[in-house]
Amino acid sequence: MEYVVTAVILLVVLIVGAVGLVVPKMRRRDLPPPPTVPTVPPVDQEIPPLVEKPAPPVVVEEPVVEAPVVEAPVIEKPEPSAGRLVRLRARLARSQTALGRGLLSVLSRDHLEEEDWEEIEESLITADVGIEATQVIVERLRERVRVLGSRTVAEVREQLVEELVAALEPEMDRSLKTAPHDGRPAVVLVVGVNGAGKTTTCGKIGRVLIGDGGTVLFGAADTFRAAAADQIQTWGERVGAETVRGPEGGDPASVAFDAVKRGIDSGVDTVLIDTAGRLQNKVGLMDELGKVKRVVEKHGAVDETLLVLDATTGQNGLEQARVFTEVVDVTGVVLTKLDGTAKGGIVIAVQRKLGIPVKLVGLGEGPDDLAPFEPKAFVEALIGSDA
Ligand SMILES: Nc1nc2c(ncn2[C@@H]2O[C@H](COP(=O)(O)OP(=O)(O)OP(=O)(O)O)[C@@H](O)[C@H]2O)c(=O)[nH]1
Repeated sequence: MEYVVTAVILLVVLIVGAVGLVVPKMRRRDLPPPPTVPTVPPVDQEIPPLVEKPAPPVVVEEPVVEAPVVEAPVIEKPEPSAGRLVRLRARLARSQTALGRGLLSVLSRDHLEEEDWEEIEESLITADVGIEATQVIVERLRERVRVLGSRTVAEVREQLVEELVAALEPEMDRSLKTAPHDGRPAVVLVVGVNGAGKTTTCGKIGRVLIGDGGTVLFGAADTFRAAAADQIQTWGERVGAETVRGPEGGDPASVAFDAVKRGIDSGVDTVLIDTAGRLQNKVGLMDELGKVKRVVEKHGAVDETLLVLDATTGQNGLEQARVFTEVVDVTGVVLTKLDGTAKGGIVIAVQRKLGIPVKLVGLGEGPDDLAPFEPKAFVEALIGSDA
């Protein structure tokens, strides 16, 4: 029995000892953190490479210097000039209100008394028709009204139109001599006081000629105003026409000569020469324009000399214009800025006083606001149809 008890005790001691040895070991094994389970990156996340690649060398990109885009200039093709006056008739609205409507309302009265005729005269004079022309027009109207007796508005309108057209001398030759001849271009001199719209008109005439199928070269002989040469050159570039210019303050006659020479060599139809009007006195004007003309005529006669007149300057402008007609042989008048005045009657006065036909009229600042002058269409626009 004793042996059994001893054996049991021994067994218990052995078991306790074994447990004592095993448990601490297990505890020690628990201490290190549990091995981490590698997390699977989400599908769209880039898996980092196992072996780190060396960073790619930094490439310094040279700035790309783009070659300048040279755009071909857009060459405009202006509309032909036929019918322009009719298309631009609304521009005469100021004159129409002052002259056309005023006259029609008086003329439509049942019995025209002396003061009515005076009123008619006054309207015409206010519209710059000029005293002489006014007297003729009123006289003729009085006679017709007396003979006709009772009148309708339509009849009166018709008579008024006829008298104004007659005062504009419709038989005058208003064609522009711009066609080439004898193997050389036609030469057109554009003259007038500064500010009248000379350079602008020169550019517009070029467009009219190109619109009608011709070719043009500009001569920038207004060397007094540097901007004038730039201005005319810009007009030329828009329609693909060449401009011959000289140094600022240079000799206008020499520029004009070179322009005609270049025009002959390049075979254009018309050479348009813009001149300067900045001349204090008649002697200076005579010297300069006379020289330009003489020098140009070494190539052949000048075909057309156009005098540019500002319609808004009225009767005063007419006096200045007369000086030009004494200096050069003016063949036609271009009356500008008719859109800005109620004095459209100046056309009649200009022709009467200068004895030179109005060939073109300026009706705005737009490039194609220049129309060949047609007396009937002009008067129709001036009188209007809704009075
Ligand atoms: N409303 C209107 N303005 C016009 C017309 N014609 C020209 N002009 C304007 O008149 C101004 C003077 O025109 P320019 O052509 O520079 O005058 P210029 O006679 O050449 O003047 P200089 O070169 O100084 O001798 C400009 O602002 C034009 O746009 C027209 O028919 N109607």
